[in-house]
Amino acid sequence: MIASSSSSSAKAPDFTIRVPATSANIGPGFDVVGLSLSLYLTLTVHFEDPVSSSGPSSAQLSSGITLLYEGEGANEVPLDPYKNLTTRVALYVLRCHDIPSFPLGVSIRVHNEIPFGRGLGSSGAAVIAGVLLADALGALALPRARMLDFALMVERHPDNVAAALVGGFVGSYLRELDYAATQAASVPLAEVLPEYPPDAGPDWGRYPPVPPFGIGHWVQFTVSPAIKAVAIIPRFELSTAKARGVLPELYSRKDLVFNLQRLAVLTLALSQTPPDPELIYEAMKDRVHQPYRKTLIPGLPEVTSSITPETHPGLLGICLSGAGPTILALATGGFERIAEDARKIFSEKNIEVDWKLLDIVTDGSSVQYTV
Ligand SMILES: Nc1ncnc2c1ncn2[C@@H]1O[C@H](COP(=O)(O)OP(=O)(O)OP(=O)(O)O)[C@@H](O)[C@H]1O
Ligand SMILES: N[C@@H](CCO)C(=O)O
Repeated sequence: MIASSSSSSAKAPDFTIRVPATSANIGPGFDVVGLSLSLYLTLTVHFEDPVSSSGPSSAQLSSGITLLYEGEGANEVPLDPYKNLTTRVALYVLRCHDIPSFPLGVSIRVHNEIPFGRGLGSSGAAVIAGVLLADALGALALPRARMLDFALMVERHPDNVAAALVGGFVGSYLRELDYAATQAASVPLAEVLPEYPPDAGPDWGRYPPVPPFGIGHWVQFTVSPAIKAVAIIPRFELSTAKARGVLPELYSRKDLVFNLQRLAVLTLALSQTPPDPELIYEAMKDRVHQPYRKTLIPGLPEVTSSITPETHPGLLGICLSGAGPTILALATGGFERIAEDARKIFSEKNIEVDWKLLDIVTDGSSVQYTV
């Protein structure tokens, strides 16, 4: 594949990157588990004819890439490749492999179905798309574990990115790193993803912070095919940074054990067919993040406590999706009633919601070439 703007005359094949949305935590698994869902971030990457790329537009002159974007976030996402999260991540990964810039004459059409800042893993998907983009543009042939290392230098918690990369119901941990590796993995985000000035000096991009090897590890659990996901999505954004800012540094042993007990049960309970609502409802309760985030999401405790398997047949369990504000209900039926009753509770708090019935997808991210 093309890795620099030089004189290659063969046109590289176009390709499409597809990354699923994810719901992290699933109640007790804060920063540990994620589920991939059937909403997608799709990048269609097209290489201009080599003849036409000899006369690029001014945007191409500075970056080599033209970015077109439609769908969720279109009115707020930066189209400058040096500011856009996906292309910044791609450039970071390329720089770590001694490729200082994008190839010339590349256009990327982005179609995004994942709403921003709602707890459905939009940033994790953008980061994984960036890693896959660099891998393809630079012909890097990175193993998936190495891709995760790069994603973790940006996203820092593994639940969304691991599930977006490999797909399904995924459990992950960060390896305990030695001092040097900890320092390497803890560089400020601004150094990993500087807002590259196109006219930067000769040293620009020469010393990117390369991730240590094997930061993140994952396993894929089985999920019963009977289970669907109802995403109840409030019409406001809540940044993950803000939703992490309200969490305490320390927890009581009682709350820790409460979550560990439930997470252990949940990982197997979701695989059983038919799924057991009584077991799953209890196993999706949490004392580590949801109680603290209720101040940012009016209606959260009411929705999770008043929609139960007894009141709503078909419901299995209900929790905050990621950092919120979306509510995730896992269910085998009764989808509309679950969503509409959640809508009523939110509307009493003056919050409008949209809802979507989603599949749990097992495929993870993909790159497909056009032949
Ligand atoms: N497709 C995208 N392209 C560029 N930037 C994106 C894209 N998707 C998300 N982002 C950036 O990520 C931000 C949202 O990230 P944030 O971590 O706050 O929420 P989230 O990932 O949607 O939710 P959660 O992490 O709780 O699942 C957006 O405001 C935007 O800056
Ligand atoms: N585990 C993360 C997911 C959101 O990125 C959190 O809840 O903050």
